[in-house]
Amino acid sequence: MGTQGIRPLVAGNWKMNGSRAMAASLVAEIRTLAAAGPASVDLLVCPPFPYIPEVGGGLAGSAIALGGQDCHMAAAGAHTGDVSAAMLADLGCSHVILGHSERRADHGESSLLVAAKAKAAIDAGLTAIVCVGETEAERDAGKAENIVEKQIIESVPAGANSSNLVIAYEPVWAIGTGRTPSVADVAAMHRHIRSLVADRGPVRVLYGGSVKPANAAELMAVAEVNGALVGGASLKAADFMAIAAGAAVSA
Ligand SMILES: O=C[C@H](O)COP(=O)(O)O
Repeated sequence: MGTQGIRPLVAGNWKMNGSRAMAASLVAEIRTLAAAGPASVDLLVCPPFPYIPEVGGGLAGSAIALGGQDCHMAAAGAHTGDVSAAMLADLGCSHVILGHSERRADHGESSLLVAAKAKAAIDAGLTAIVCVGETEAERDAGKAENIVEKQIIESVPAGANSSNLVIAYEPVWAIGTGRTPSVADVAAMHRHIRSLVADRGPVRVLYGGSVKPANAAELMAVAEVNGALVGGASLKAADFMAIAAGAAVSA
């Protein structure tokens, strides 16, 4: 069973996908399905920056939360192309994904930068979803827990706690590949992460990496898994809500 007392969160990371029209129809569909969906699971959608207002409008009056996929560490200033945490909050976002492995790889983001971004997010009133996870080579070398431990220690800022922090464990080799770790490996890593953030209160620890309707119930039932960060499957409303239903089973 999932961790007692922690309400699951199922978050959709749309990454750099879609169009304005697609975002509008996807959010409308999610909203319709969510009305008949599980009440025991919190839902979050994280569209690309330009579509946040469109999606926010579509979510108005619903319990589904809105989030960004990144923010800058500074509150404002001369940072061409960047977006501040306060701007996300201004658009109605409550969450922001930080330190996703695609940003760590594509933009060379270090854990120390992620911590600075997380601090900025928390200062702006957002919940920071800090992503961690090992590469395949690191797992094969038996270093997965050490790598994730270092990422957590360096990426989680002082002042973060269960009211403003979510951890997402996403093995890099499981993202978009259709491969997932064994249930035993997910359980071991989540137990380790839980021990690392124990002094921050009952922090949600999500699993991400090829979560689909077919494997959601099994993954969400693992001890210490408090929901999912979903990429590809979050672009189909029916799949996203089927994953939420899987998380509800273990809630
Ligand atoms: O943020 C989401 C993850 O990167 C997982 O992506 P995926 O579900 O497409 O494997």
